[in-house]
Amino acid sequence: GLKLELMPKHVAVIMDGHRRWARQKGLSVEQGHRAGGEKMKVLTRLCNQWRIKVLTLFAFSTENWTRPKEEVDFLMELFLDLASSQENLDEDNLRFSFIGDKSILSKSLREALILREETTKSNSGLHVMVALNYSGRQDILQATKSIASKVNNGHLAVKDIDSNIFEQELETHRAEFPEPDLLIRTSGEQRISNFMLWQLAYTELYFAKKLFPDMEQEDFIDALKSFQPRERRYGGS
Ligand SMILES: CC(C)CCOP(=O)(O)OP(=O)(O)O
Ligand SMILES: [Mg+2]
Repeated sequence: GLKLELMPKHVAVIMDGHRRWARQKGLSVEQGHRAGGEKMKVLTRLCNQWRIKVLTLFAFSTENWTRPKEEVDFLMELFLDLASSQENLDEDNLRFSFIGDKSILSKSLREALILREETTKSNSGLHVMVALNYSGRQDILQATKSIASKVNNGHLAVKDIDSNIFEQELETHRAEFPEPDLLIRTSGEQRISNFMLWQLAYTELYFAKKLFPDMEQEDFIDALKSFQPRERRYGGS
């Protein structure tokens, strides 16, 4: 069984396979994404119960904008519903953060995300970081620009730039454990897809064949059972 002392501190999930799931069931793409959203709540509750500290969910990447307009509009509506719903928030004492470029999102969605961050920032339960319009490369680039401007205006000396300084500039810096211990990707795809590139340097990878909307508690337990016995060598011995 699972050992509580071997639980990962930070789990990241690439929730993939919503359209294939819908197609297999003869449902609309929108119903596939809605099913994904419901499964996201199940996963969040499980991680909270397992005392996992941070759960980062890849909900929308910068590359997803190339999808049909009606699908993107639907996803944005879905995110707005999820970010503004009062459903079972307090009992789980969840904290929410949103990483990614909010500037091109609608005003109403951007405000809902900021409000949800503000109203939950002191919650001590699971910290759910939702990656929305996120790009691992953009994250590294914006951190680089921020550091360069600090050097430019004399607030930082080049010789003092180290991993710690750099990590403080990444969008994940607010998380108590910014580096994922375990990354789960569903639907059988085995790629990172421009997710958190700096942060995933030593993350254990787990690929599940099931489509995200089909993932059940035992499938997440399988991922944790695969993770727990692994030796984390961090390139060392
Ligand atoms: C927006 C994204 C997280 C949804 C993931 O599922 P998907 O739309 O990529 O579905 P498919 O991989 O089945 O095409
Ligand atoms: Mg996909």
